[in-house]
Amino acid sequence: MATVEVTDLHKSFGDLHVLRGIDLKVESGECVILLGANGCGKSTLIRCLNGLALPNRGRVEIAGQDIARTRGRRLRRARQQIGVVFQHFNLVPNVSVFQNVLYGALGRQSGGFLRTLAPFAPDELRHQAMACLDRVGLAEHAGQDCRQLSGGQQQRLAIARTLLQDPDVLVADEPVASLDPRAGRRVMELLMEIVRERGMTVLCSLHQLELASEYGDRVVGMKAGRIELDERHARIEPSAMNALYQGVVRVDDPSPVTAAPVAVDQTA
Ligand SMILES: Nc1ncnc2c1ncn2[C@@H]1O[C@H](COP(=O)(O)OP(=O)(O)OP(=O)(O)O)[C@@H](O)[C@H]1O
Repeated sequence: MATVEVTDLHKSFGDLHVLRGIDLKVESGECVILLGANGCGKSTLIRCLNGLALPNRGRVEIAGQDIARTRGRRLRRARQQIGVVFQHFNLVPNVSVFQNVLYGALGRQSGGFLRTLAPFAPDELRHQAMACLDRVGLAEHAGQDCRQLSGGQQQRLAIARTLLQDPDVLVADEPVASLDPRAGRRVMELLMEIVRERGMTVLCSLHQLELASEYGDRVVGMKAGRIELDERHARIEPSAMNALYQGVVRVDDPSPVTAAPVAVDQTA
C-alpha cells in the first residue's frame, strides 16, 4: 500500500498565496483527518494530492511518485491509485446508479471507456460493480437514476464507485458536509469500515470535531495555508484546537464548524 508525502508545497491563485509550505507524511494504511476553518486551504491541498491542481512549488509523492511533475499517461495511471470522495458526490446525472459505479473502472480497464458502459461491460466487471453496490447497501437501486437517491445514498454510491476503482489512497473532501448528522455518521462509518478492510491510506477533511477524533488515527490542523497542529487525537489540547479556529468554535461545542446548509435525509 502507498504512502503520501507532501514536501514544501506552495499553491497560489493569482496574488492569493493559499498553501504556504505544507510538509505532511501519511503512512501506509494511516487515516489522517484534516481540520481547519473555512478557506484555510484544505480543499486546495486535496486537489494538489490527486493532480486536480498544480502546485507552484514543492513535491506531492504518492507511493514515491511525484504527482506534481507527472503528466499524460503516467499521471492518469498514478491517479488510478487515488480515489476521491467529494462533498457534493460528483455523480454523473441522467444515468443509472449501476452506470455510475461502472465509471469507477475508467482508467483501469484495458478496453477503455466503451468497456465501462453498461451494455458493453464484460460480465466480470458487471459482477464487481454489483458487489460494490451491495457492499454499500444499494444493490436494489442499481437500475434507478442516481438523482432519485437521497443525499446519503448518493454519497454511498460515490463510495461504491471508488470501491470499484480500488485505489491504494483515498482523499475525501468534507464527505459528510452536505448531509444531516445521522446520515453523515452512517456514511462516515461505512467509509471508514471500507478503508480499514482494504488497508487504504486516507486523508480526509472534515468540519466535525467529534467525527475527527472518532475516526482519525491522527489529526492535522491547518491555518492560513500552514500546518499548525499534527497530533494523535487523544493528545490534542483544547487550547490548540481553539487556536486553530480562532474562536470560530470551542472544542466542547459538538456542533459542526460549517455554516453550510445541510439536507435532512431520512433514507440514508
Ligand atoms: N480555483 C481557485 N481560484 C481562485 N481562488 C481559489 C481557487 N480555489 C480556492 N481558492 C481560494 O483559496 C482559498 C482556500 O480555499 P480552499 O477551498 O482550499 O479552503 P478550505 O479550507 O477547503 O475551505 P472550506 O472549509 O470552506 O471548504 C480560499 O480563499 C478560496 O477562495
